[in-house]
Amino acid sequence: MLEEFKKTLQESPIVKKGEYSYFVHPVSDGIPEMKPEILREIVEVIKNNSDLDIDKIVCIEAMGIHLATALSLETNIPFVVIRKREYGLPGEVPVFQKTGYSEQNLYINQVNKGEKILLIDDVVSTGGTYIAVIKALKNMGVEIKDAIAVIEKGEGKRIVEDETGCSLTTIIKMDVINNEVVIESTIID
Ligand SMILES: O=P(O)(O)OC[C@H]1O[C@H](OP(=O)(O)OP(=O)(O)O)[C@H](O)[C@@H]1O
Ligand code: HPA
Repeated sequence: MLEEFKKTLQESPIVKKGEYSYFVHPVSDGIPEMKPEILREIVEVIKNNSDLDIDKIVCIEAMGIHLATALSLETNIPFVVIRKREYGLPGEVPVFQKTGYSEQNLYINQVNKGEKILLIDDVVSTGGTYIAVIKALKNMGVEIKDAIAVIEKGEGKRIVEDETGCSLTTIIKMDVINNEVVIESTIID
């Protein structure tokens, strides 16, 4: 299991965003094309490793959306998107997101106090995004039953867990070393 996912990850092109070595993969970029069997495997692994007694799946624009969609179709659980666009709806919560190569605001809508959620995104790297989002959701009184980042790049998982006290599940741990993707472990090793 996960063989095709690992193989495609190892073949990822690396591009520079300033000093940051950015891998390009179907899960994180929709480029190259996503093979449906990889998406199916990811959903299967998430189903087997999460508490699905939840009110909704919450994902982060943009590259959490295909993952939340696939999981929602498989589980019949609705999903909501933390957007990069401000709506000004009542109760909207802005969150400042800083990654290794960008910074901007995200906006949380339609996630309510007391709700049980599964949080999903494609990648955790510096941890900046998840730290900001998890802290905001906790402040809102939301119960994060599971937080999942499909790809863990470098030490992102540990950084998020240390900073938020929230455990983070990742499916593949990798890093970019000498301009190549190196797979370090998977959830099923
Ligand atoms: O752990 P971090 O260093 O914060 O990196 C992880 C974040 O970086 C990417 O988001 P990006 O803002 O590039 O958005 P995208 O999903 O639109 O590609 C990715 O989708 C994560 O949200
Ligand atoms: N590639 C794709 N998505 C990402 C990366 C990366 O290197 N870092 C954070 N999100």
